[in-house]
Amino acid sequence: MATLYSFKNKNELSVSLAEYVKKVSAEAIARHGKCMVAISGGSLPKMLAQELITEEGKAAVEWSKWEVFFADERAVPLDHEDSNYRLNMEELFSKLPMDPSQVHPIDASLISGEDGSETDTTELADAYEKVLVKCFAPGDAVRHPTFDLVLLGMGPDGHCCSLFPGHELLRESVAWVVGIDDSPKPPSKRITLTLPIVGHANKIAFVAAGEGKRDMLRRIIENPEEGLPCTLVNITGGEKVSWFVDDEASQDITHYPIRKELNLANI
Ligand SMILES: O=C(O)[C@H](O)[C@@H](O)[C@H](O)[C@H](O)COP(=O)(O)O
Repeated sequence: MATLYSFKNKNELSVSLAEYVKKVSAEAIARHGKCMVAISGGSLPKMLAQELITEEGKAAVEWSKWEVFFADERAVPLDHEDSNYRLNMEELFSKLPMDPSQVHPIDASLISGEDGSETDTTELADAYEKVLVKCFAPGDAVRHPTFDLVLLGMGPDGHCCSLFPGHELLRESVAWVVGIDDSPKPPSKRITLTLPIVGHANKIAFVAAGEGKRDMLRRIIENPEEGLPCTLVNITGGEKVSWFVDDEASQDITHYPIRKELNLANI
């Protein structure tokens, strides 16, 4: 069962999220010498940056051991305003002691049309899957990449990565990365990790704050029968999943245990 942490405000949420990231990173590096991370876009990079780009945050994590991939990405040029790569670099990774080569973007040469709207998303997804194969499983030795940490936001419709409610891609069980041409949230062309790959990670963290997330968060946590994408990750990932939310977002949750403090021993 996923753990739900709710903090007084966004500031306290960010402080605990940073503690969590530090611990997960240290454990991964102790286990296999690096920390393989998948990250989304939205408000998440800023929430991470608050504590992690400080002098203390820079020193508390072995950033040189991180390899960063995108849980989802829009089919746009890397410098486009919609690019999750651009957002994450600007908000977070360019401010950390990391080499840019540690952050793995989509293959920009496959973006077609000025705004990416002519892109073949299957080709883009396949190319990104090859990047994962190369980084995770030299020689195709493993069936699934196991991310040490997947960091996700929660969309107002209950989507995560670019897995949208009711979409057929939720049933994908073979591919690691898939293309989507009809995303209800613009831009319509994207690529995304699939549900089994997200659920296979060692740790999965969701971040959601503010009143605007209140009703959807309640439905995700308390109405699993709706089968919303975030709920499916909760079910697939089970106890490996932690939710970092603020009290504004969790206010309507009455039938699920809410923890008010991060317990690092339980992670
Ligand atoms: O590319 C995307 O659309 C994002 O990766 C998406 O999955 C995001 O994480 C959620 O929509 C939450 O976004 P907010 O945190 O901004 O609400």
